[in-house]
Amino acid sequence: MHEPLPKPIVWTIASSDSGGGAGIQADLHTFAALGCHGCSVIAAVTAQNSTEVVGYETVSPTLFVTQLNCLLQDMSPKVIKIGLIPDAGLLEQLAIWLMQHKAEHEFLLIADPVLSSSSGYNFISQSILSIWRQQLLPLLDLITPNLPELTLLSDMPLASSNEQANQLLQWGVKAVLVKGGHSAETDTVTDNYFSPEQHFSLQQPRLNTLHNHGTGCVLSSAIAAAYAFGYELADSIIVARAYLQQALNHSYATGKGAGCLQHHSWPTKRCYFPQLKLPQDTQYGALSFAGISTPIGFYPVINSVQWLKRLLPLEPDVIQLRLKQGSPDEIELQIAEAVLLSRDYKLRLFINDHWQLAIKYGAYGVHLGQEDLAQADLNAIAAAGLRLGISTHSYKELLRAYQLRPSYIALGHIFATQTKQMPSQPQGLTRLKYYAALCDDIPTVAIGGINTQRLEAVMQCGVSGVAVVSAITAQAEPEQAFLLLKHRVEHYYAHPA
Ligand SMILES: Cc1ncc(COP(=O)(O)OP(=O)(O)O)c(N)n1
Ligand SMILES: Cc1ncsc1CCOP(=O)(O)O
Repeated sequence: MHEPLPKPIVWTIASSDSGGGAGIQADLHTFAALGCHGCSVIAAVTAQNSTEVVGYETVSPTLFVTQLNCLLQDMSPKVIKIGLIPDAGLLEQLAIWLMQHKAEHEFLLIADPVLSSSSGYNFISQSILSIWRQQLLPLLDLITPNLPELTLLSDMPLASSNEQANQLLQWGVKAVLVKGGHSAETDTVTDNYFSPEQHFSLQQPRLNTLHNHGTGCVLSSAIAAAYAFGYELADSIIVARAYLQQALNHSYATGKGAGCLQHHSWPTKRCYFPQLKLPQDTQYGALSFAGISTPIGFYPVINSVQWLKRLLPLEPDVIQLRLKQGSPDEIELQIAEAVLLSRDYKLRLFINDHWQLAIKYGAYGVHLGQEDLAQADLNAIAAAGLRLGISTHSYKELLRAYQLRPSYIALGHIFATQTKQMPSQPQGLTRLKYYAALCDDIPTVAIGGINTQRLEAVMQCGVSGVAVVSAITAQAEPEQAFLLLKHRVEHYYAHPA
C-alpha cells in the first residue's frame, strides 16, 4: 500500500452558519472540494436560515485562542482565511496572535471582511472597523471586500473604488481584490485586483440566480485552497473565480430565500473562467492569426542553421529556430538561410523572438515569449499571414495568450530543464492537464524537460504538440533520438491512448 499524498492544510477563522451555505460550513466545503484539508477556528455561532440571521453568540476569548494554539502545535497551515469575526475583543486577540506567529510559520493570510450578511444583518461597530484598519490590514496578504465593505473599510464614501483600494494598500495590506457583484453592471461582474506591483480585472457573465448565499466565503476560501497547492496569488484568484462561477451555475434552493452554491471540484471548463483585462492589452482589437495546417505533433527546437541542416534529411515536419547568440547580421543571415531551406524541404519553420526578420523572409511562423509579446507588433505578424505561438507559464499568462487567439499556445516548463534558466517553477503534469483542457479550440504544445521516458505521460495530458531541445541536441546520437521521438509522437497521435 502506498501512502496517500499529504493534503495541504488550510484554516478558516470565521463563524458558523446554521443554514450551511456560508461561513465555516462553506469554507470547509470549498477546501475539501479543491483537495485541501480544512481546519476551523470558530469565533461565533450564528442562528440563520435562507432568509434571515436571527442572532449569534461569540465563543469565549479563552476558547478562541485555545483553538488557534492547539491547531498550530500540530496542524500548521499553508494559508489562513479569515471570515466573520463579529466581536472587537476577539478580532483584536486574533490580530495579536497573528502578529506573534505569522513570521515564524510563514502562512499566507487572506481576509474576507464580512461586515454584514447578504440578508442585511449588521455585524459592524466603529471599534471593529478600527481594528481592521489599524491592526489587521498590515498583516494581510490579500483582502477581498465587496463594494460596500470597501467603502466602509476605507472610510472614503465619496471616492472611487480605485482610490478606496489604494487607501487599504496604504494602510499596509499587500493586495486588494475588489469584488464587483454589487456594481451596477447588469450583464457582467468585474473583480479588480490591486497591488503595488500589478493591476488586473477579471470579468465574467453575471449569473442571475437568487441562490447566491455564501459567494464571498467561497471565493476567498477557494483562493486560499489554490494558493495552498502552490499557485501564485493571481492564479489562485483566477482558479477561485472559476470555482465560484461553476458553483453558482449549479446553485440550489434550500429554503424560502437565497439558496446555496453547489460545490464541485477543480474547475477545468473554459466557460467558467473569466476574461482577463490588462491595461496593456487595450491596443489590440480582434486579431486573426493564420491557423496551423495539420497538428504540430513533434516539435524540435534548435539553436543554429547547422542543426537544421543536420536534421532536414530526417524529414522534420515542424521546427523552431531559437537563436540566442550572434550579431544582428549573423542572426539575419541564419534566418534568411533557414527560411530558404525550409521551403525546399516543405518544413514548417517557426522563428523564435525575431519577428521582424520572420516577416521579412516569410517564415511559416513566429514564437514569442511573454516579454517579446510586449514589444512585438502583433497586428503586423497577423497581417503578414504568419502563425503565432506564445509561451505561457501560469493560468494568468494562459488566459492572456488565449484571448489573443494565437495559432498555438506553449505550456511550460513542465519538468526541470537544463536548457534555460526559468524564473518560474516547473508546472508538472496535473497543471499541464488543466491548462490543455482550457485550450480546447487552440492547439497546445508542452515544453521543458521532456524526454523519451516522459513523452507518453505528457501527451496523455491532452496537448497537441511536444517541443524538445536537449532530448535531441544533447544526446550522443541526435539523429537516432530524433527518429525515436518522432516515431513515438506520430504513433501516439495516430492511436491516442
Ligand atoms: C514551443 C516553445 N515554447 C516555449 C518557448 C520559450 O520561448 P520564450 O518564452 O520566448 O523563451 P526563449 O525561447 O526566448 O528563451 C519556445 N522557444 N518554444
Ligand atoms: C526554451 C524553453 N522554454 C521553456 S523550457 C525551455 C527549454 C526546453 O528545453 P529542454 O527540452 O532541453 O528541457
